[in-house]
This record gives sequence, structure tokens and C-alpha cells, in this order.
Amino acid sequence: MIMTLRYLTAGESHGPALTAIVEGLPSNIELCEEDINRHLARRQLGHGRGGRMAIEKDQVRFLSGVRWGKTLGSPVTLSIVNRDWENWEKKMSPRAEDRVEGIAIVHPRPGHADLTGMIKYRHDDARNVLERSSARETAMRVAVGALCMKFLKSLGIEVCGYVTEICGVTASTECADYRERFARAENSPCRTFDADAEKGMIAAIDEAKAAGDSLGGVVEVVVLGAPVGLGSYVHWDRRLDGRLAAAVMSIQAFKGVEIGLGFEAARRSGSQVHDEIAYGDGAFYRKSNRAGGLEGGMTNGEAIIVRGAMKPIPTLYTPLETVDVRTKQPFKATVERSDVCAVPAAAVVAEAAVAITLAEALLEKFGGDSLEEIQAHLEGHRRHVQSL
Ligand SMILES: Cc1cc2nc3c(=O)[nH]c(=O)nc-3n(C[C@H](O)[C@H](O)[C@H](O)COP(=O)(O)O)c2cc1C
Ligand SMILES: C=C(O[C@@H]1CC(C(=O)O)=C[C@@H](OP(=O)(O)O)[C@H]1O)C(=O)O
Repeated sequence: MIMTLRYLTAGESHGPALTAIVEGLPSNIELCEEDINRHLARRQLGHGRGGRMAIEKDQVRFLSGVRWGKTLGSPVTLSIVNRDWENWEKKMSPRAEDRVEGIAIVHPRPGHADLTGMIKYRHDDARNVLERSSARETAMRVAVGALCMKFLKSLGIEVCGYVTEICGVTASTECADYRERFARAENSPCRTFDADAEKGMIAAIDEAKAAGDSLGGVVEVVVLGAPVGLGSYVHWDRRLDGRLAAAVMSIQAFKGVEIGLGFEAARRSGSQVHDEIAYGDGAFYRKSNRAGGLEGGMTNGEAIIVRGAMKPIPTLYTPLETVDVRTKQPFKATVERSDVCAVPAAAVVAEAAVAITLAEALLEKFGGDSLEEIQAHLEGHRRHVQSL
């Protein structure tokens, strides 16, 4: 696979800041901080979030790669300050002399990275694990995704995500229009488009909170306007379906990914799965879109549809059994502060994961150093498709 877009994030959940370096975006994408802050604010919303979101007000700062409202083509460095750091300065200090005794976390939480991380990195304090395994990292992933979305938008490609299910309460599929779904879901408490189902979702979250429990759910991300032929069938790691699945599965607490019909395709016969091909208005199209816009690892010109399943949050206010790593005696797992349900926030993270993967694939096929060059390459391809 050709490396067109690379990014690295860094930062502990309660450290001073999160940072990312993004390399490979072309010059001349119009960009301001608000383009990113808008998405950071969306990620902070949602019924079921815990106390941390009342402390943070995520805002990005460009440290390189942007001048006078446009990308330069050089690496873009992003920074987001953790406001909570003020409360953790000593506990998170890099200086050995600031060490605070007696605060080690020794009751690892089932379902989190705590115990395995302690064994793997030889830590005697789960804090050294949870600081980076925390989904605080997703704030920066959303910032990188917002950059990619701005790039995609300038090529006529839109990415939108919303919640379709929270712990078995499912949004009705009556509203089939993806833009309408997205518009309805924006700013709704559970980021879903079905107001009736949402009442049930809110009740389920409140009930779980009262019981000291937590909930997961399902998010759906749709890409509109993607050209035919992103990704490839020629090698396993160039298949776009596999790359999208990896990107969405890499989000903290995600345990399943489906494209189009997903697992349902395995239960149906071929005639009920494959989308018939037709030609009209000067272009090929599919009569249905059960494949979710991907065939043979490539975009086929229909909307891309990716769903991700998120498990319930591992930190429970009514904690599960664990073991004290020092005494090896049974103990209740640690709980400091936690979300009860973060599925609405995860829909925004999933949008980012998809947008980053799409931007990579787009740069592979239509690459260039400036936005104008890439736009011209894409226009040429679209003209070719229209001429068939
Ligand atoms: C947006 C978001 C917020 C999350 N908030 C919490 C939280 O408050 N408490 C918690 O224990 N886990 C939370 N998680 C889930 C953990 O980060 C995740 O379960 C953990 O990293 C272990 O990874 P795994 O579940 O992928 O195995 C959150 C995940 C996401 C995507
Ligand atoms: C900080 C965020 O999410 C955090 C993700 C998280 C976890 O374990 O993944 C645990 C919680 O951290 P804290 O103990 O500081 O409240 C969440 O708040 C965020 O989304 O920005």
C-alpha cells in the first residue's frame, strides 16, 4: 500500500495536551480553527456522558502547516489543551521528585486495558496504562478527521454519522434519506434521527446510570459523493472495505463492523443480497445498495455505509469483581469517574475514522501536491465515468 497520508497522535488523558502531526494533505485547503472546533464540540455532546465533559471545552490550535487560512502542504501539527490537567499536575508530572505515594491504581477494571497493560509494560500502577488507553485520544482523532472532512468536502464528498441503536433500542428505518437522518440526529440527545426511539434510549441510559451500569450501541456512518474506484481488489491491504473496518474497529470499545447488509448478507440468498446493475442519465448505477457502496474492495459510486458496534463502558459505578494486583485477593474494580454511555460521541469518532481512511484512498488515486491538482485529476475521472 502506498503511504499517502500519515498521522500520529500523542498525549495522556490527564496530561497537559493532546498533539497530532498530519502529513500528506495537499496545499491550499481552506481551513480555520472553527472547521475543527465544530466537530470537537459535537464529540463532547450526548446523553450519558460523565463529569469530564463539563470540565473540557476542546479547542484546536494549529502549530504548523497552516498560514492565512490555507494548508501549506507541509505537516499540520494540531494541539488540544486538557483543561483537567490543572487538577492533575502533580499526579501526572514527568519529574521523579513530584512522585505522590499511595495513589497507585491496583484494582484493574474488567473490560479496560488496565491489567493486560500492566503486565505488558511492567507497571505496578494502572494509571500508567489508562492514561493512554483512554478514549480521550479520540478528541485528537476527531480533529484529524475534521481536517480530512474539509479536504473531502472540497472534492464534493460528505461524511455523516449518527446512532441507530442503544442497548437494543433501535431507530426505525422509516426515514431512509441519509441527509435527513443526519440533520435530525444533529444536536439530538442521543444523536439519533428517530425521536420516538430516542425516548427509549434516554430511559435506558437513565436506568443504567441509576443501577451503576453502562450501555453500548450501534453507530452508522454514510459517505455521499465518493467517486467510483477508490481502493482496489489487487492486493489484500488495498481493499477499502478492510481498511474501513480496521479504522472503525480501532475506536476504543468497538467490537464489530458491518458494511452494507453486513452479517445479514450471510442469512439471505444471493438474489436478496446483490444489487442489480442499471444504466441511466449517462451513468451506471445499482438498483439497490445492499453492498454499502463497496464491491471487490472498491467504491462503486453508491453511498458508502459502515456500521460499528460499541460495547458498554467498562468502568461501572457498581463495580465488577477484580483482583488486587499486590495481595491477589478479590476486590471491587476501581471507579473514579466515567461515562455511562458514549455511543453518541462515538458516532462522531466513527465519522472521523471513515473520513481519514477515505482521504488516504483519495490521495492514492488522485494524488497531487495542491488541492487544485487533485481537483483536476478527480474531474478528469468523473468526466471519464460520465462518458462511458
Ligand atoms: C467516546 C468514548 C468515551 C469513552 N468513555 C469511557 C469512560 O468514561 N469510561 C470507561 O471506562 N471507558 C470509556 N470508553 C471505552 C474505553 O476507552 C475502552 O473500553 C477501553 O479503551 C478498552 O478498550 P477496548 O474496549 O477497545 O478493549 C470510551 C470510549 C469512547 C469511544
Ligand atoms: C476524556 C474523555 O473521555 C474519557 C474516556 C475514558 C476512557 O476510559 O476511555 C474515561 C473517562 O475519563 P475521566 O476519568 O478523565 O473522566 C472519560 O471522560 C473524552 O472523551 O474526552
